[in-house]
Amino acid sequence: MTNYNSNDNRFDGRCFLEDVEIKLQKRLEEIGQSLSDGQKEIDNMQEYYWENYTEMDEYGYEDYDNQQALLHQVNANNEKLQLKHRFEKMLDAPFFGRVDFMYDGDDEPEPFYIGIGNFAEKNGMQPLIYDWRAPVSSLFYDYDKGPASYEAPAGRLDGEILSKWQFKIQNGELVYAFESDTKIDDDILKKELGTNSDVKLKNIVRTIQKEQNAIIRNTKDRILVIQGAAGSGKTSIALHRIAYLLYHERDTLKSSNILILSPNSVFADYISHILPELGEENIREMSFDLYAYKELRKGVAADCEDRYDQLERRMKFPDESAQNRFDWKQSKDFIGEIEGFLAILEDRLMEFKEIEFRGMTLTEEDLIQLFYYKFTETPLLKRMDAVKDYFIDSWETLKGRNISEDDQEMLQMKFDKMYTTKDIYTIYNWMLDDCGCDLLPEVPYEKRKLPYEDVFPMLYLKYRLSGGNSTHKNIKHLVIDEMQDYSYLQYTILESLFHCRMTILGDRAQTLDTKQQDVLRFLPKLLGREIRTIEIKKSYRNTLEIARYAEKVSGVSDLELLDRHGKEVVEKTFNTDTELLDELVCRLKCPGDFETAALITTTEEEAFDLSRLLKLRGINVSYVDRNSSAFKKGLTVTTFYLAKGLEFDQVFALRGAKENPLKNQAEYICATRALHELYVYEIADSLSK
Ligand SMILES: Nc1ncnc2c1ncn2[C@@H]1O[C@H](COP(=O)(O)OP(=O)(O)OP(=O)(O)O)[C@@H](O)[C@H]1O
Repeated sequence: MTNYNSNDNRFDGRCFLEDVEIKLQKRLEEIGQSLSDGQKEIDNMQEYYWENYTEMDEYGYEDYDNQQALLHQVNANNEKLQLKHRFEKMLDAPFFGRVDFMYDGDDEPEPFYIGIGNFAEKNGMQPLIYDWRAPVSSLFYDYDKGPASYEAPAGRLDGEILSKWQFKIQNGELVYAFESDTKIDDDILKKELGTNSDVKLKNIVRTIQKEQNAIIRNTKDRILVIQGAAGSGKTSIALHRIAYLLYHERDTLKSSNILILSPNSVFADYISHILPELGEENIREMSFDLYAYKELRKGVAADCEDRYDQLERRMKFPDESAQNRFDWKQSKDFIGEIEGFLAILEDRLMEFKEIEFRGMTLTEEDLIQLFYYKFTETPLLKRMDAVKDYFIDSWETLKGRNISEDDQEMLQMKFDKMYTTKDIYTIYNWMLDDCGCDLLPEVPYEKRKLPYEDVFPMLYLKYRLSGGNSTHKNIKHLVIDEMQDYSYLQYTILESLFHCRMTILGDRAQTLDTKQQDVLRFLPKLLGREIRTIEIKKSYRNTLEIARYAEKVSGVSDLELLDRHGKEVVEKTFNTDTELLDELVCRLKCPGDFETAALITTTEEEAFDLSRLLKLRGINVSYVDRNSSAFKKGLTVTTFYLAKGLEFDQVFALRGAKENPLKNQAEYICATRALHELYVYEIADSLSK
């Protein structure tokens, strides 16, 4: 290991830093000037337009040309603005690594400095700093000193790494520099992980590990599934992978082509700044539950039970038969039931009646012929529309005139009447009846509230009867986080909605289900052969003491843990709520150097009660529930299912009731949220009782 020493003349990082900062400043000034020139140009164009638009040619050519020129100038300015933001960020820390690489056949090594973005003195000149996503930068992540190679656009380039440096630069000042080998990578990694957590997930470009890098840079596999223990960096990797793909496929992939399915708004906010920090635009995020509720609100049911209500009910009133019914309704077997039902539905649903309209007739036989043979590919509830359109087309062609709007409406009604019902809710009830299940209440749309167990089966039925939603056609990459929390049925629906590349990640031990479902078993069959599964066993977040404790709770024991030490985990049982509060208040009044702490409970009621009681004792608390959209520094009080994916410096976990079927998962999730300190508390007489 070589530390930075200003007398060491082999090291020129500091001179290079000074030089780069001057050049960055200069480019920023140039960009600033060009931005203001561009803005003047935009203002002039707009002024010209407003002064002259009444005199522009009647066909709109001049108007069109003007709009195009304006759009072009606005886009150019946006690009410059993005560049400006990147260079401003780089001014703070222009680079974090350097590789001295000697190409085979050369006798001088070439130094490559690596940072969060490319930087050259002028456009088109050789970069002084390479983007961490550039091909040559893979040398930094994948190799130590010795023979190495990288894939350049023109093919593989071989050579030897003579030295590799890692830097920490803050506010433009060099904090440290190491000439590194693998061991030092570990030291720097531990240093990074030893720092306090933030309310936002950090970018890890300085310390991406080799196995993580292989996933980030994987462009071969259409569907990549990552199973990894808590804290193994899955979410970080997925987001860095998106940044990598946006950089490498910038001609064909835009941020608007990417969608993240995330569990809730707090998590969405937590991950929201990584991409902007890496110089990319933020990407869209959506909760699959909210999406389903929205889809069903279009004509099926006015309201749906929230997933978290179902979860809370399951924890408070464990009921095995209700759980088995829930599991069955989300399973492959239930899809089989729906398909079986659909196969014979037509006879029950349709009552064909002859149509006669101003000299043209469609007999029952004609209708049957069209319905069963001509439009067989059209979904059942849309098929009569296809027959109606066909009839109208034929009539208009024959008569040489159009059918009036009133007549079209009347015809629509006649064709619709051939369905016994078009109400998907009613049809779903027929199916429940056939399966011997309890029926949903027969009430009008406004009064319908779907139990959570029926939300996705109903959505499946809706799509099978009326066709899927095609608004996601522009999505070219789907990221699914917390993959273990999606059922077979949900994946089936996702597969029908998205025909794109996917990055799917999760941890089977963190399931919100009573049984661990191994999605890895059915995903390859469901999503096709172009799927690659990678398991990561190294965990980064927790100290060794916390990680060992979590291993004990989950029964997962084959993890590779980082040798970062901290305080032993404290386990304590209290006789009363008051004793617990006394202890919490005492600890929270001297929080140490930590930035974030969390009191994590099993149920919403416990979280709510404790946050209220702590507030009464003068503790500053932010209570996070399902409607929250972010968490703040300081103490957060929340449930384990909302804390999923997040991390805190210090965690106080409140063990749930013994009879809670999700007790173990809850404890594992709570424990693995803690970076530095973990306290596991239990009350003999639980608050929620
Ligand atoms: N290579 C790395 N360098 C520095 N920090 C890392 C690295 N990999 C992971 N981390 C850190 O480890 C922590 C866990 O990462 P992340 O949240 O991405 O893991 P995860 O597998 O999604 O966790 P969970 O399943 O528990 O939500 C974060 O603080 C992240 O910054």
